[in-house]
This record gives sequence, structure tokens and C-alpha cells, in this order.
Amino acid sequence: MTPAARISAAIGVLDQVLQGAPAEQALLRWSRASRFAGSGDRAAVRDLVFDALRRRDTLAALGGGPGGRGLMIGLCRETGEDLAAIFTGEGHAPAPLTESERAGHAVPGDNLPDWLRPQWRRALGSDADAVAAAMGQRAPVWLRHNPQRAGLAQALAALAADGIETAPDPRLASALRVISGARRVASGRAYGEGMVELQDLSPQLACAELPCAPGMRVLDYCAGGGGKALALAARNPELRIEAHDAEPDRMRDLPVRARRAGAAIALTARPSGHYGLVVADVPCSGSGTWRRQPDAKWRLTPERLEQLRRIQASILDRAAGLVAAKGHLAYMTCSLLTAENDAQIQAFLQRNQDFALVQDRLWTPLTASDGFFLALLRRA
Ligand SMILES: C[S@@+](CC[C@H](N)C(=O)[O-])C[C@H]1O[C@@H](n2cnc3c(N)ncnc32)[C@H](O)[C@@H]1O
Repeated sequence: MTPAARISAAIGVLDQVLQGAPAEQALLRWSRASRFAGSGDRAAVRDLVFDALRRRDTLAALGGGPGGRGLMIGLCRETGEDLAAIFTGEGHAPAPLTESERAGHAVPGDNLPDWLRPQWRRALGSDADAVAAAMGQRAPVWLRHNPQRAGLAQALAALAADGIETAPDPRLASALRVISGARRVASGRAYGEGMVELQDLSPQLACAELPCAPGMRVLDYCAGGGGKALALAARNPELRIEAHDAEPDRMRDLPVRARRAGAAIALTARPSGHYGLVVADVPCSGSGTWRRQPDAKWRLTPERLEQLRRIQASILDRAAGLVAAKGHLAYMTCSLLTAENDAQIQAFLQRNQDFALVQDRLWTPLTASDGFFLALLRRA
């Protein structure tokens, strides 16, 4: 596909997303209907769509319109592309610019939904603008080294042989930032043999804070794909880890991932008894990961946020009942919002006076990578 044809395709996908379709679905629909598109084309269209959604408002102003076409004009204008050479109307290229599209102008903006801005500012204080700006950029790729499969030097050598260059984070030896070759990770040997797993730095830092004494019974209560259970298993293979999810189908990849990592993780439909550690990585707004899923930023509503808060509170209460005396409850979100983080924990502590806060941490792209919250609680 020519660069102009890719832009035409991105415009079509963006129009669907702006009408409410999830970006992944709209991209999949386009890709199925476009058999001529190679993997390079699919990756390029995906990048265009996500770049545009991250900074929707800025690009719409710059492009002279709020639709997919306006966003693409804005993006091309911002990156200094020759608009007349792309928007020619010839072949698969988008139609030439109209009078009003030629008059796009730059406006400063944080690319946040209006209703959310006050909450964002309250939660992040003087960092609010810098974190919003960071959410407008592409997210880095992070790997977690798995010492159960290979030593660090061996894993790094396998990554290098796969053509993947990484740099460790000074705070956590297992956290490797991908410098180049990110698209080769999933097909590489280091990943295929479980020496590394894909996991953002912030949840890695959170998992490193959790107690994990040998033999401890651990429950990953909202396990999904099992990212937290796998990180704990990598830290200590002597943990007895169980994974649960209200929607068991979400755990379908977990047995394969656990096998690859050499981890023993039992799936449980009905957790029972008491655990030394219960991890509740609850469903949330995902506001800390909007660089990766920028369409979610525009789909979130106040009603949905309220619904999520109710789900989070009920999960916390249910999970608390599974914590052994002197055991720990780790509440996690990939949200930056106080309503889902500190406020949720304060309300929980009011309802459950046998728990005390051990520590709470909020990581942001300014201090780590994705926005991520951990509250570690201890039962009396
Ligand atoms: C943020 S995701 C978990 C991500 C996962 N821990 C990981 O690291 O890949 C939240 C999960 O909570 C699950 N969930 C939602 N409501 C739940 C409930 N009431 N009890 C247990 N799990 C629930 C969802 O199905 C979803 O898989």
C-alpha cells in the first residue's frame, strides 16, 4: 500500500472508532476486508489510528475537523508531511483538502475528556499536564526476565540473537525496556522458551512489593491472562498460587503462559479457605494505560466509572474474606484516578476495621511506565 492508501485506510477505521467501535475490532474488520494489506501495512495503519486517538482533540483542531479525515490531516500536518502530495484523490489516496481543512490551527490541549479533567487534575496535582502529555505518546515495551527459565545473561543473549535490544531498569533487575526489535518479541526464542514475558514496568514494580514467603498460599482473584500470578511465580517458585476470574474464559491463555514460564498455577472456580496473599487486580477505567488503548479514554463515561467503582468495592469485600489472619490483600488498578484508588481504599478500611494499610503507591509515566496503583493491606 502507498503511504496515501494507508492514510485512507486509517481514516475509515478512525471513523468507526469515533462512532463508538473499539479500535481493535475496527482494525480487525478492516484487515479482514483488505487481504491485499501485508503485515507492514497493518502495523502502519494501526500506528496511525492509535497515534491519532491518543491526541484526538489537538489533531482535530490542527486538521480542521473532528472526523477520521480531520485527525489524519492534523497528524500529517504536525509531522510535516506534504499534504498536497498525499491528499490527491488519485487511486486509493484521500480526496484533496477543502478550503476549511486548509485552515487548521494548533490549539494547546491535554486531550482528556472534559468531564474527567477535574478528577485528573485532583489526582495528579502538579503532574497533571505532564502525565496527560505522556499519555499522548506511544508506550514503551517492557519485558520481565523469568529466572525460572534462564539466568539474566542467558536471556539477554537469546534476546540479542532474536534481534531485540533491551536495557534494564535500575530499580528492578528483572525489568527490561525494549530499545529496538519490539515487534520481534512474540516470535523470538527468548519469549517462546519463557525466559522473558511481556509486562509493563509499573505492574512489575508493584508485584516486587508483595510478600511472597516460600510455601505461602496465594490467590490471584482477578487473574485474567495471569500477569500478576506469573510475576509472583517468577519471584518464588515455592508459592502455592491459585488463579480465579469471574469470567473463567479470560484465563484461557494462562495455562499456556504458565507452561512456557515453568510456573505451577492452579485455576480455581471457587476459591475457598484462607490465603496468605490475595491479589485483587480489579477491573478499572484503565486510565493509566491510555497510551496503549487510547480509544478507551474516549469511551469512558461517568456512569461507567461509577459502575466500576461499585464492582471494585464488592471485589475488595469478597477478596478480604479470603485473607488469612496476618495475611495480605493487594489491591491493584491500572488507573490514575483517586476515585478508583485512594478513595476506594479509604472506604474499604472504614468498612473493614480488621485491615490496616501497609503501603500505597501510584506509578505514572513520569516515575515508571504505565499508570498503576497498589495498596497493600494487612489483616490484623
Ligand atoms: C484488570 S483485569 C485483570 C488483569 C490480570 N490480572 C493480568 O495481569 O493480566 C480484571 C479482571 O477482573 C475480572 N473480574 C471482574 N469482576 C470480577 C469479580 N467480581 N470477581 C473476580 N474477577 C472479576 C475480569 O474478568 C478481568 O479479567
